[in-house]
Amino acid sequence: MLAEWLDQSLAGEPGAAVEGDLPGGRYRIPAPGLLELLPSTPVADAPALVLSAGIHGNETAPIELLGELLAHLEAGQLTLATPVLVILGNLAAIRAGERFVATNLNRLFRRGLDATGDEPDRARTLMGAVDAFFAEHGDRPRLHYDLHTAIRDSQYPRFAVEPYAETATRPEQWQWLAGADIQAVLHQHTHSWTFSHYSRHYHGAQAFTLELGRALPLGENDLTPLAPMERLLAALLEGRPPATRPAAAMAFFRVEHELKRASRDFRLCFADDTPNFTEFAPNTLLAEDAEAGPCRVGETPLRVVFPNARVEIGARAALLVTAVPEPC
Ligand SMILES: O=C(O)CCC(=O)N[C@@H](CCC(=O)O)C(=O)O
Ligand SMILES: [Zn+2]
Repeated sequence: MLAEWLDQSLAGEPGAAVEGDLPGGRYRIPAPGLLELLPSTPVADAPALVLSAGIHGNETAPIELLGELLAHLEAGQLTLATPVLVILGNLAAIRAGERFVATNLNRLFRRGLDATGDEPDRARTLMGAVDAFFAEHGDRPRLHYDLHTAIRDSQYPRFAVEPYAETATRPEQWQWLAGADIQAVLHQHTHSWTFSHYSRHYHGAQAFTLELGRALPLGENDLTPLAPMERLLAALLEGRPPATRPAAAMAFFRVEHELKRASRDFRLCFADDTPNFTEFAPNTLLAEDAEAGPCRVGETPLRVVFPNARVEIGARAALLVTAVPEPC
């Protein structure tokens, strides 16, 4: 049934049953692309876990990864021990194989709350689902991994984006992520409208956007490099302590500046296929914009993450980041 939920969600077919049994618990399908898993014998203090994928429709490796975990649960190879909310984000965009249909869903979490359209509607549905899930399991710690893949290559193919928060991330998270072979962490410098920020800021969850390699079409992903991440998620589903490594196994970065596209006449001054985290020397011209003027590196070298000149006007065209010694 769980594998069918995934297939039916992707195919846009309504599932037959909205709730039922699974080995070790029950499942519920509150809305298309949402799946709640409830254990019959929950482990005390295991985090209530939100796992989301497909917030961008062309980022498919995490969808396949969740499919494997659901198949293992269904086959009884994993025993559910904590409540889990599995989310397929932008269903229409996943079906189209596009990042989004009309606008970027991952900029709509508590932004434009009155906006109309499929993506604003979906953001409201997802926020409602997370609100209800965390409220229902309010006695547990809260954890949300929002699983993505990046448009281009990266000097660190697997990295976490830590949304801005006034409170520090729990140290065990760094150890779990390092244990799952996450290679770098990027601390956001300010509040944002992303799904992981929503869970962190409004629900006090430990929450991250996890970039798990490059975006490829469904069926073309090599999940081998994600085996340690799959083991982390499996441990969490089973309420077991995950494998750990020292946080220092990862490189840490901080966003210094968000480069925004201000006008139609905007260009990035480096090759389109420049890998994430590429460093540029002081005074390098990074972008030209008819409205905002040129953007140059200052006195300290800067690395570029998520460069994209084709974003909507007013949206982020790149993050400019520097290395920091340790979690901050
Ligand atoms: O590869 C890219 O350029 C974009 C990858 C991506 O979708 N990244 C997320 C990061 C979200 C965050 O800042 O937490 C996004 O842009 O939504
Ligand atoms: Zn993404």
